[in-house]
Amino acid sequence: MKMGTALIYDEEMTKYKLLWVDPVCKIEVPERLIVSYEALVKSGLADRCVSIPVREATDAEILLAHSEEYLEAVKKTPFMHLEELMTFTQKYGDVYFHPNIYHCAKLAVGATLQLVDNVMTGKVRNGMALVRPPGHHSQSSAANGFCVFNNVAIAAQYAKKHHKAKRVLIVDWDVHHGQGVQYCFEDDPSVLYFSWHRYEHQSFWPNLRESDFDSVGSGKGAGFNVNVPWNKVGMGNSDYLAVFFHVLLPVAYEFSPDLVFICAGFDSAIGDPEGHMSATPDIFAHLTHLLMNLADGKVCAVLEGGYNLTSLAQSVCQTVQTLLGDPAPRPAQLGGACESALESIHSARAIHKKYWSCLQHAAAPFPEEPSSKNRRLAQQGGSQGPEGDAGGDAQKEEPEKVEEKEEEEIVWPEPLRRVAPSLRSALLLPDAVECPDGCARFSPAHGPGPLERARLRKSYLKESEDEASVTLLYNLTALLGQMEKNEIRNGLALVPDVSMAATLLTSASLSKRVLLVWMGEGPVPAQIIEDEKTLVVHIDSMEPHEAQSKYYIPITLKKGCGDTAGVVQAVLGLLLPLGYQYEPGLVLLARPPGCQVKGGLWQQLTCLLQGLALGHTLVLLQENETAPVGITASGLLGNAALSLGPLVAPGPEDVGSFEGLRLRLQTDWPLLQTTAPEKR
Ligand SMILES: NCCCNCCCCCS
Ligand SMILES: [Zn+2]
Repeated sequence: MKMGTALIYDEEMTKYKLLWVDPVCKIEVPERLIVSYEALVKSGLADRCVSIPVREATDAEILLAHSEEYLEAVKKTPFMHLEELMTFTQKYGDVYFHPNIYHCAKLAVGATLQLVDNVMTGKVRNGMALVRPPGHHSQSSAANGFCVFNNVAIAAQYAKKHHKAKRVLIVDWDVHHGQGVQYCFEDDPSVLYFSWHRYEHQSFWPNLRESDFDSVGSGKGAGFNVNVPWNKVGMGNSDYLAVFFHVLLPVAYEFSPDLVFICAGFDSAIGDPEGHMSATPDIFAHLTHLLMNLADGKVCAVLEGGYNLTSLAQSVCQTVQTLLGDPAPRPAQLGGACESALESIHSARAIHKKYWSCLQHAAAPFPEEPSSKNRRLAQQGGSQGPEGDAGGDAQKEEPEKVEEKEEEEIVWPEPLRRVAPSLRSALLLPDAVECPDGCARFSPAHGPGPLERARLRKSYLKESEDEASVTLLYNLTALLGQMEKNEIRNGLALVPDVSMAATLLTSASLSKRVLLVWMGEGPVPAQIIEDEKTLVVHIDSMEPHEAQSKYYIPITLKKGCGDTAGVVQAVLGLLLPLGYQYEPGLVLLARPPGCQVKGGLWQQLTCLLQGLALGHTLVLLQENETAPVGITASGLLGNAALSLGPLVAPGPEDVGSFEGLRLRLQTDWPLLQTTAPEKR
């Protein structure tokens, strides 16, 4: 499996800047690239990447997304003097030109294409292009929003044309709507464009009607454009994760791309003068992690915006460190999405329910009047929608600010260092079972003493059990101990009795919270269910034996864990939100005998769960079922799970039971929410 993360950067792209006074453009400075690259060097991350040189894009490549007349016009700018540059700039919005910007814009496109070449030919697994000028606002015949050529749009066309990419996903987490990308792929079903963006009912730049959630693409492209507008500022980590779990990821897994681009703008991070959001830099580690098992891990992150030099540099490092496979940080204490975000999530899911089977039965009916429409009508003095419109926040909103307040200093904690244990994956296997390469067979420093043996035997074994069973239990607790001391990142154990091993580990764990994911036939040992510090999520076909409680959550699938589409939607929409909110110190993934989860999905699950508990995942397999050992080890080693292929619709009755579960649980677990609480 391909490893390696490319980093593409050249300081030539810092050699242009604003040559006159323009309060809108003054934030787009060369230091954006300098501080980002320096942070990568200082943190040692740059050295761990594969350094790939930039190149200039050719005319033909630029023409993949731009008109000839536009390219010809831009070609003239290197020879212009100041007045001519200013006049030329006037033709476009919120952008500036410079004698060297055409050269840098060609390098920004070329850098992105170099990244695509290296990822698509398997020289590296993934990578990041640190470029400026950014690209996602530029259009076929127009520069806009600091952008000259649309780096990612060109690269997506290039990947289709030269690398036979069939389905390309573009995730635009920049705080502005990348309208240039939306326009480019409006009617193209082979490119799924997702963007969230500050919108404030069309009152925020670029103030476009087509940035709202009801722009879904047109013609054959209907459904392949997903907009999530932020109608308030201050969106935080919980809002971002909720959009990933309940909008982007279900659709992305159903789309099953063979290449993923991230329009990695970091003006959506705290402290940014444009975004005014509250999400902290470490959230980009989780957003990146959650995308890394799509497209067999082929992820190309391309820098877009980001104007607070501190949060920009921290966010770039968080992203690259995750691309390199380092353990994810602890997510800052998560709650549910705020009411405004829930409205946006609800609207996006509702408008897309007819295009995506994962939303077919899930998305609640459309709110009576989309709040944005009401607000627009109000602003244009049109008639109000029905009394107390769905917007909810309409009557509460303070009058539009006349101008931005003086920027007060916003501070946030520096992201914690993310230390990768020296040993990544330790396997506890019977001697007869060979250890997959890349892993280490676990053997504790010393064996159990007589007292230890007696205790283990008394607590967990019947008298008859032989010494080998005692040794195995002891080794399990030793492996757990080394994981919880962060000497080992994750592990796998083949055990004679998954229930007994899970019982031992949950009681022996020093973590304040343990997440146990039980994939298949129960019963889950009562001792575990009653254990206050363990959250059990049990996915199975059987009606649960135990009553559901806050810490025992049975998810029923009519066709059982063999139903890949059903399991994927249960994992994305229920298990992951629960896990992120619970914030466990340890994740146990139990595969009881007869588990039906198919190989590729099992690896997806093994990989996705590593976003929790600093990657401390311990997988329990049934001794006589050695088939999953290889793929489990591969996932634990950080190899991207193979793509599942396009997913069919989950069964309506399953989705019905998921929604019922969501409604019952969301008071205790608000990150499960997908709709705003009913208006009183
Ligand atoms: N404060 C509103 C003016 C926005 N000016 C353009 C911003 C372009 C961002 C590119 S990511
Ligand atoms: Zn932006």
